[in-house]
Amino acid sequence: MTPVLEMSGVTLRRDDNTILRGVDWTVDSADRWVILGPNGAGKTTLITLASARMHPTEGTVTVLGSRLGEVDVADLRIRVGLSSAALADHIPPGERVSDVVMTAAHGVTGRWHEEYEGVDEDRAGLLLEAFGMTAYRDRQFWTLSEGERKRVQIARALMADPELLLLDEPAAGLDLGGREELLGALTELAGDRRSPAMVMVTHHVEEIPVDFTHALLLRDGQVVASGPLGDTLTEDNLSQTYGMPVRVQESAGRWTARRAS
Ligand SMILES: Nc1ncnc2c1ncn2[C@@H]1O[C@H](COP(=O)(O)OP(=O)(O)OP(=O)(O)O)[C@@H](O)[C@H]1O
Repeated sequence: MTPVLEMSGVTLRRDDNTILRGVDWTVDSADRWVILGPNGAGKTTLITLASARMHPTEGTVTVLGSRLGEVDVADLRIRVGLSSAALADHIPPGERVSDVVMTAAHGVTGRWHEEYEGVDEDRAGLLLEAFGMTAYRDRQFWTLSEGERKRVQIARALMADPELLLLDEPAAGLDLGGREELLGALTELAGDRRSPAMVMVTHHVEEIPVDFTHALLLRDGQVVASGPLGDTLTEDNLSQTYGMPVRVQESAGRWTARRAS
């Protein structure tokens, strides 16, 4: 299998703060990873590095075969699909939903003077359909509910047919029905062999889609454990990650966790 992402000895510092320390991590093309860890563990920072939007202070990050610092990251960023709150903040509020998706073809977040072709319109339409958002295509992005926005953001992340798909808390803020619908769509995506490698950050093991294959647990910027999902999501590893005794259960590919009494 071909690695789409390789991190070796990655440390990231900002001012006096060491956000990531000595991270080693490899994502292969067929992998579907979940990243878990407490608030401030460094999950979003790890995703930001993986999307070529930041450079490590020490160590190497290789995205789709190109080592950061040695390549034009603008080209690389288009090949990596990213859905994150930070990116959504850059979407002009009045942007049409279909344009929110389509503009990803040029790696921009607001329609300006770029040239789009019929094939771009068609792809954006198909992606909106796949996420049940066809009826919303002409709405302004800001008028959507949180759950609707999340679906549009994932459709957007897939627009440029990425080789690596990064989803930062895609189910945050969704109600039970919205979460389950989104997980259904992500499960379908994860189970499709044509889909890109996937990495999803979440706070809750309940949000891990069926068919995800690997997990990376982060605490204070350091990897507590990483590897195949079943081997990694153990009570010992989760207890160490969250600093409290955790009871975890798996049933038919879905996970639940709570504090052990
Ligand atoms: N530019 C920065 N300068 C200084 N510290 C930063 C910077 N960006 C992030 N941090 C700090 O790095 C740590 C990790 O942040 P990050 O957003 O990666 O964590 P996270 O695991 O995604 O957290 P959460 O679950 O709360 O979203 C936090 O303590 C944060 O305050």
